[in-house]
Order: sequence, then C-alpha cells, then structure tokens
Amino acid sequence: MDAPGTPLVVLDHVNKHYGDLHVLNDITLTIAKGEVVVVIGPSGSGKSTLCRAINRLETIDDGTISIDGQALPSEGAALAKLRANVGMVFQSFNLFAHKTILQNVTLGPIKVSKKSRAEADARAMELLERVGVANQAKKMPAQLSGGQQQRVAIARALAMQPTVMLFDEPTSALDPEMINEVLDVMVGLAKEGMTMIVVTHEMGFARKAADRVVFMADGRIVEDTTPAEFFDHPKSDRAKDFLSKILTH
Ligand SMILES: Nc1ncnc2c1ncn2[C@@H]1O[C@H](COP(=O)(O)OP(=O)(O)OP(=O)(O)O)[C@@H](O)[C@H]1O
Repeated sequence: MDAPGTPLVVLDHVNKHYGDLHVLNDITLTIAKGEVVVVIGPSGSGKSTLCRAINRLETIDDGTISIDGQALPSEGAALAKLRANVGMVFQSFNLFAHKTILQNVTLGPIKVSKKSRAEADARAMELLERVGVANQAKKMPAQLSGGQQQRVAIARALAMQPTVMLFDEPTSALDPEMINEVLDVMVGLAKEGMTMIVVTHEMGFARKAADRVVFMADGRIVEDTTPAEFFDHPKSDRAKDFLSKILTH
C-alpha cells in the first residue's frame, strides 16, 4: 500500500477545445492518494469537462493524464480496466431502470470483475447497508427517491473497488431535503481515506471534507489551495467575485 501523499491522478498541461472555446486551458494538477479535491467555479468554467476527461469520457487535444502512474489509454481493454478503477457518480444517477437496486450494484462486479453472484451479492448488500438503502435492494430504481438512487449510484461505483472516485455535481438534481443524505455518505468516504475529485456547488461539503479547493474560471485553474484559505482569503478577483455571488444568499 502506498503512503498518503503519493501522486495518484496527474494532469500535465492538458488542453481541450470545443471549436474556438478553450475549455481546458493548460491544466496541470496532481491529486495525491487519499486527497479530497473539490473543484468549483462559475458555470461553463470547464469543471465537468475536467472531471470527464480524467475518465476519458472526453478526449483531450494535448497534454497527458495518468492514474496511478499509468497514462490513460484512449480505447480498448486497457481503457475498460482503467475505468473500472475510477468510480464515477454523475448528476443524474444513471441507474439501469429495468434492473433491481441489487442488480445495479452487482452488474459490474459480475460482468467486468468476474466475481461469482454469491460474492457480488454479499458485497453489494454490505455497500447498500453502508449507504443506508439495503432495505430497498429488491426494488426498481423508479421506486426510490432521488437521494436514495444517488446513494445506490455511489454503492455501484464502490462495488468496483475504485482507487479514485469522481463526482460530477452529485447533488444538483436532488430536492434540497435529499442533498445532505448524499453528502453525508460522501463525507464518510472522505474520512475513510478515499481519493475523491468532487465537482460541486455545495460549499459546506468543501469546507467540511475537502483537503483542497481547485477554483476554475474560463478553463483555467485560478486558485488551488485549502478550503479555509480559499473561502476566507481568496486571492484572485475572479474568486472574490464568484464567492460574493454565491455566499450572499
Ligand atoms: N460537447 C460540447 N460541445 C461544445 N461545447 C461544449 C460541449 N460540452 C461543454 N461545452 C462547453 O464547454 C464549456 C465548459 O463546460 P463544462 O460543462 O465543463 O462547464 P462547467 O464548469 O461544468 O459548468 P456547469 O457548472 O454549468 O456545469 C461550456 O461553455 C459549455 O457550453
């Protein structure tokens, strides 16, 4: 087992364009094992694109991205293997609508990791217990609330035993009363030492659980610092402006 502080996710001079739009502008970022990094910034600043590029859901124009010392393959079996190590939780939970909650969690371990059904079921039930929805295991996704579905999505990602978890606005689609139940699960994961990259507008989570805040604007990393430093002493005008807009309400 590597010591905390070992680089796990490394982006080196990454660029991406959509036509004339420079959506990722010379992004260089290292995330260490066990670190929780919250990515925040104005709408359209490139946060989701950054998160998706780490998992190769988006291509990049130049630069390199590596995970655990391995450069990201662009396709094929190597990419599938890498993706299995990177748990991804999206804004919309993306559960398979025609499979039960338990089947949603066991599908990856059975199909990709070739676990036996008994082993996959046992592990899935442990994970569903952990995120507080074990009693829903036989139900279909549509029978669960949004907050419950998102917790299942987290359990599904954890079932693949990822080395890093990416969260792309995991609470944005939830009704307000369900946000905390998902954030509580995420805070628990952070405390257990999971490496996490979280795109979110939940500043409370950033303050409570993040080791670092990465603030993006116009495709660039403008600040990369501790939550306390960022929220209490933002350095750039962009960050000051952003914080004044979101913290006045
Ligand atoms: N497939 C695409 N084609 C063209 N432009 C795109 C595409 N996807 C994203 N963009 C643009 O790239 C920019 C960055 O998008 P991105 O979703 O990464 O921003 P974001 O910071 O996550 O924003 P938000 O907080 O609103 O989700 C935006 O201007 C967006 O319109």
